[in-house]
Amino acid sequence: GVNERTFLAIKPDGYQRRLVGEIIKRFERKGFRLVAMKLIQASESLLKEHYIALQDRPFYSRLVKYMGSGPVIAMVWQGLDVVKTARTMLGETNPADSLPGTIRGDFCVDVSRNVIHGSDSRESAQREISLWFSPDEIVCWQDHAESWIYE
Ligand SMILES: Nc1ncnc2c1ncn2[C@@H]1O[C@H](COP(=O)(O)OP(=O)(O)OP(=O)(O)O)[C@@H](O)[C@H]1O
Repeated sequence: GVNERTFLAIKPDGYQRRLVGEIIKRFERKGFRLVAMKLIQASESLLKEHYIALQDRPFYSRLVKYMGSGPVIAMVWQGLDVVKTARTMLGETNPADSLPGTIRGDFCVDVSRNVIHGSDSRESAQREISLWFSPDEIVCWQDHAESWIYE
């Protein structure tokens, strides 16, 4: 429904490359709403937990190190089918497979420097939101544009 939520994180490369405004702009213009956001240098323990499903992959420790190497913008976005639509807007995991018009298709070339993370399912979104945010950090606000975005 329209209250679906996803977790997005602009990775340290996206932050260093000044892509924060560009990325937020895309989700705002789409019509999704931002309900939580923070600038955070993530701890190793948080990142290991975040990427627990990849712990047996050869790139796992490099991934955790890269994600902790600088500030990350952690966000929760809300809207109709936001989990799936955000993944479409991100592009494929490997930027080489991402179409122009997607974030990864437009702004990066290397799978291990792919600018942004997005939850891959509603279940992952719930897990990741509660991992990165406490409930009081999620802001419930009245959306005055809602009747112009949804019938
Ligand atoms: N072969 C690889 N080499 C280096 N890093 C990789 C590789 N495959 C994936 N990664 C990194 O691990 C992250 C998580 O991989 P996963 O397979 O879960 O892709 P994803 O769900 O598209 O990415 P994310 O979880 O960041 O949105 C990727 O975004 C990328 O940064």
